[in-house]
Amino acid sequence: MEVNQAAAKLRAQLADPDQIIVCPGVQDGLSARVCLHKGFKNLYMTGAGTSISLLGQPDLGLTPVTDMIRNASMIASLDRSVPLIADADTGFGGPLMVSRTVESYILAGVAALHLEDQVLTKRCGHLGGKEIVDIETFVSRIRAAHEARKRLRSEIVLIARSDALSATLFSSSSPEIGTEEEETKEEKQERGFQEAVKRLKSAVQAGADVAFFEGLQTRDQMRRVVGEMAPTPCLLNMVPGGVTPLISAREAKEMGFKIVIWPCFAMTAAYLAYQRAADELLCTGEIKEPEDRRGGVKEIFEVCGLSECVEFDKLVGGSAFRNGV
Ligand SMILES: C[C@](O)(C(=O)O)[C@H](CC(=O)O)C(=O)O
Repeated sequence: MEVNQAAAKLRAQLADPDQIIVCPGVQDGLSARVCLHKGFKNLYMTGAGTSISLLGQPDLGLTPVTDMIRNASMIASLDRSVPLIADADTGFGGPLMVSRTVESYILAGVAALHLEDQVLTKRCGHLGGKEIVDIETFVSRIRAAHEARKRLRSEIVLIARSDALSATLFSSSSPEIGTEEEETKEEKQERGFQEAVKRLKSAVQAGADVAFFEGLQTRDQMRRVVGEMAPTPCLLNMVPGGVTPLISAREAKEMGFKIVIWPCFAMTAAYLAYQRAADELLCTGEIKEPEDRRGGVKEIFEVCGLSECVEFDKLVGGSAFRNGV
């Protein structure tokens, strides 16, 4: 498959009324390889996981755009027939920078990316105290992305994300402070919900294909956002320990979502496995081979393409592996 056909494939998946696109979050080569090996039909490159695995830092907007591009490019290259949806945070700057970011993601073979309305010093959507840019700035990010896509004649899917609901909940005041009575929590929720929907609708008018309402807090809000945004397809973000109730892909599909991402899927699995293995080595001074002998180095290399590498070398007349591996 050619580098840029993954976007067309994702568009066909989006157009299929029977399908919900389920994306495990991956942050590095191994997590992507395992998911590909298991047969997932789509992958999601998590910005949080990229920050954690490349920098050892939390999701606070610390990853330089070049690291994000390099990671997305590597993951997209592992199997070009599996469309990759990638986190592009805020786009990493003003409209010119957003356009360069989008061009780079396109050239990397990414099938879809999401751009959000947080300020540049962004943070994980499920942390408190977020701040957002004004709606004009957000829409100009989306417009810049759309222009970049047109310029490269690319079909890359643009996903607009709004963090307005939780940003509103954490903001200290209503816009009419002094003139109105203190808002109740429910009124704030409703104002934040409406603001996010307004932003997502404006983003769709500016060229976005999919709506990503970040930080949904109830099942009722989930259903509402799908209804409000129709016919624009909606993405659901499932973050264990976050603010959104966790539901299955089947329930998400019944609610009308078209994409569901599990960004922390690989990062949590890796974290817990590292913890267990670290405890074992620290406490006993050794790592016992499991009885079924799974997880050996050759098995891991195999999942990461060992045989394909050997075959390729042979096919083109190389001799590096003439004595086997
Ligand atoms: C989707 C997300 O942007 C990501 O980086 O994967 C994060 C997930 C997370 O930090 O747990 C987000 O929801 O902001």
